[in-house]
Amino acid sequence: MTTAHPMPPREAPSPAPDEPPAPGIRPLRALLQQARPYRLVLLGSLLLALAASGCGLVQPLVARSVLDALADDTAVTGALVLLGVLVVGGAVLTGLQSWWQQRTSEQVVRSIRRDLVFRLIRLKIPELDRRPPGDLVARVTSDSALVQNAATQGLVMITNGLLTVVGAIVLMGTVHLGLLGVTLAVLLGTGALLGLILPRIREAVARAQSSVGAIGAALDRSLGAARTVKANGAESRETARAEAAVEEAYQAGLTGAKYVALVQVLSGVAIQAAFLAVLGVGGALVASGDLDASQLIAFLLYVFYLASPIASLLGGLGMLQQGLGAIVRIEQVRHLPAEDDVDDVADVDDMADTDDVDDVDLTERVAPAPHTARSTPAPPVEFDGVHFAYPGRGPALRGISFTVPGATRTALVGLSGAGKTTMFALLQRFYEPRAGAIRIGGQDIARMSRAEVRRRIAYVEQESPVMAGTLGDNLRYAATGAGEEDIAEVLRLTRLDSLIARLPDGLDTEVGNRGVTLSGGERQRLAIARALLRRPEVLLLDEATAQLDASNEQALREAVDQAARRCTVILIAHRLSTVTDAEQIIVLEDGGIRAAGSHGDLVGADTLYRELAASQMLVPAVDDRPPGPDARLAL
Ligand SMILES: Nc1ncnc2c1ncn2[C@@H]1O[C@H](COP(=O)(O)OP(=O)(O)OP(=O)(O)O)[C@@H](O)[C@H]1O
Repeated sequence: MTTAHPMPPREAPSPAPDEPPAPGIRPLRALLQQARPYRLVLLGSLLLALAASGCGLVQPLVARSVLDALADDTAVTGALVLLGVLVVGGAVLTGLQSWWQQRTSEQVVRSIRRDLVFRLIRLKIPELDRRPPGDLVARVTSDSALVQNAATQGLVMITNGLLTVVGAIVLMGTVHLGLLGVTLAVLLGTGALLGLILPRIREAVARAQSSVGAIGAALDRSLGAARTVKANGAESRETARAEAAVEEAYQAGLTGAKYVALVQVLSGVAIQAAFLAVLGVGGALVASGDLDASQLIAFLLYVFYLASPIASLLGGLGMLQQGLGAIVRIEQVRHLPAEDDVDDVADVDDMADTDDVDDVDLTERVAPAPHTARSTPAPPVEFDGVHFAYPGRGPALRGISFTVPGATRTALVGLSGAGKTTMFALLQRFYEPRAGAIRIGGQDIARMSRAEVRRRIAYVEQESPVMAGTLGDNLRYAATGAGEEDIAEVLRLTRLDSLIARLPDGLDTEVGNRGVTLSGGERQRLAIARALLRRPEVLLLDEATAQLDASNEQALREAVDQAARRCTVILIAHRLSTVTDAEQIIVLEDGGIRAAGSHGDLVGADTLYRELAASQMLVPAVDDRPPGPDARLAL
């Protein structure tokens, strides 16, 4: 029975769970961290790239020796063979390096996506409450691809380009220092301009990616409520909403593309300008006899040769900027508070640091508990001075205290918005109370892992969500090891057996997206069957029979009565007829307990309860009392 013992608010045991941490994300560091597990592979890729570049780098020298040999009329065969080997060898090494690098980049994106999927599925409910799923999905699918290229190909291109440019500069210095000075002057002038352009690419990419997220969010909203959209003729409005994000992504993409093109133009111009400058100065030197023609040709070949590593360097820097724009959005998700106690395995942070990424098997982390018969008695459930407020809202629960004895039924009734569903959410640790404690079997749930709390509870939500898949998949969702007999029993109890018998594929029938091929009542019965199959210690039913016809509702009541013999049942009901025989009824109003007792007690003792009962024809209307406001009775 209820113990009306309001308690003074107690300090919450942990910091407010809804406060996002101030992450102070450092994009470059975060990006390098993604590449860290693959450093050896990337080094291999770099060495292959350098070897390929080396083959190219010495070609001008060999070409020069061929020219010198021809001029001196000495043998050229050896030099020609070497040139051939360098050309073919360089091409083979380039191919190998490309495959090696692509493979690594696929591994990087796989690792990022696995990590994000792992975290997103475990995000705390308050985080999920305020983030559109479409935007979160875009981070896994689209942002990860940008980081993939930056963390592998981009880094290799930058390092390779840089080393090759330095190597070429050293070799050019050995040919002629004066001409090297001319070349560097031209290149450094262009480099200064590039320093201004590259950060713009990053900004444009960040803007484009956040618009891609907005497209996902807009579509998620429209497709998730497709029937509402169509029924209200809101197709144009929904299209316009998504199109605005599409346009923004286009504009940002265009800006980024302009800057990338400008970088390419500048790198081309830099090489041409360096070539012309060297040709002019070098030609004058050859004319004055201060330089050999072969020296000038070798130097010019180096200048042309520089085009490739410079393009590689700039391409890599462009990719890096794109990756830096996208990694921020990925890091934002990685810094969101996740439930780290819902699996039997180590902390979620292990995931990002995994070196041997190939060996990570996520299915091991998420294996559901096996279906076993429970022998422990049904535990009592106790709310003890519980206070709670949703972020940015006023109090939703104000000092709730009551006890549900084990193996009994307690009903929560009250006007819409009184806080009934919120109590269920706290009981499953979707949110943490601001003060007070909730106990199951005398144990404070704040001191139990979430996995443990949720293992003991089965919850039938207000909307009875059914997941895409087969009827059987949905039924066994939380009780994978359930036997045929158990399944047959819950199907009979929930009267789903006749539906299954009618369907040609029986339990293998696909239910469609969110169970769209089932009726509302069938979905509700399926959700109840799923909950019963778990054999929970505590069964929470939120308006679980609201969509059932009278005959099915009666059957379900009997099923719940039967379940109550072996588990503690708390049910939320607007239709009081479904709870009149509950051992205890709690009447909630504005987040507080207004009255508690049996149906008989409350009809006599509580005016609100009596009004509710009278409005549902459970008791005669009381004429000598002014009727309550209509809105209060609109349940
Ligand atoms: N995720 C949320 N974020 C912010 N406020 C919320 C959230 N969920 C519910 N609320 C608010 O908290 C209050 C209690 O809601 P709750 O769903 O617990 O009421 P309820 O008694 O179950 O109502 P109903 O009978 O209509 O289902 C309401 O004012 C509601 O608007």
